[in-house]
Amino acid sequence: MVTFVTTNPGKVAEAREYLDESVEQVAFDYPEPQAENLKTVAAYGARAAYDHLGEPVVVDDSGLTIEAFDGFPGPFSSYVEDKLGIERVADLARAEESQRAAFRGVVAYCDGDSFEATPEPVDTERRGQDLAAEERASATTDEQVDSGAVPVKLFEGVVRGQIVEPRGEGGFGYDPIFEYDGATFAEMGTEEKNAISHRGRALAKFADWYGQADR
Ligand SMILES: O=P(O)(O)OP(=O)(O)OP(=O)(O)OC[C@H]1O[C@@H](n2cnc3c(O)ncnc32)[C@H](O)[C@@H]1O
Repeated sequence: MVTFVTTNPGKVAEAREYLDESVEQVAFDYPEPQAENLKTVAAYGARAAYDHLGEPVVVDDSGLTIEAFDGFPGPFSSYVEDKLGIERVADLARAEESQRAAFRGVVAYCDGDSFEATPEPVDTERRGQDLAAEERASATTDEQVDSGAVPVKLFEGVVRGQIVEPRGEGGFGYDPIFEYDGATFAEMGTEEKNAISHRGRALAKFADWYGQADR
């Protein structure tokens, strides 16, 4: 059983579809530091959730980065979705020369133990070369961050696409305005989205490690 700490039921639905294990949602709104780096936010979130619940936890911190806006809204995606709404984000992006964007997600696991560091190759899928340098800068996709006294294990996923006018009824958040290979994420089923999405990729790495770690 995996305890997924999130207020977002969309994230849980995707984790359930993906992981064989049963996934229980705990809707604890853990404090998120104001940081530009998703890994930092996820690591501190996992640590805070673990401290609060006293049991092994998984959290997911994710966001949409729009190339023409130098990666904005990124870690502020939730706030921007709330205040501006996805239609206005799409309008702003569509006024730019490039509509290239990426979803990035970090799944973080904390159970109070230390972990062996097992570096993995960078996710090599590229759908927009300009973001490649930024990705190289955060080269490892599986690492541990020392968030306070307890290390947190991190799994990262990225998917590149473009911003379009809203289409589709499925998914959540920015899904209707994020297009990958001709379809928006909101036009895909959960399984189809998981096969390519940032979260699916991060969860795949987590599931591999978690299965082997036999925790
Ligand atoms: O922090 P928790 O409680 O998990 O829930 P949250 O929805 O606030 O999650 P984040 O802080 O990670 O913010 C992520 C933002 O990015 C959006 N987002 C993340 N993954 C997405 C996905 O797969 N499809 C569409 N939007 C996504 C989501 O709607 C939020 O606006």
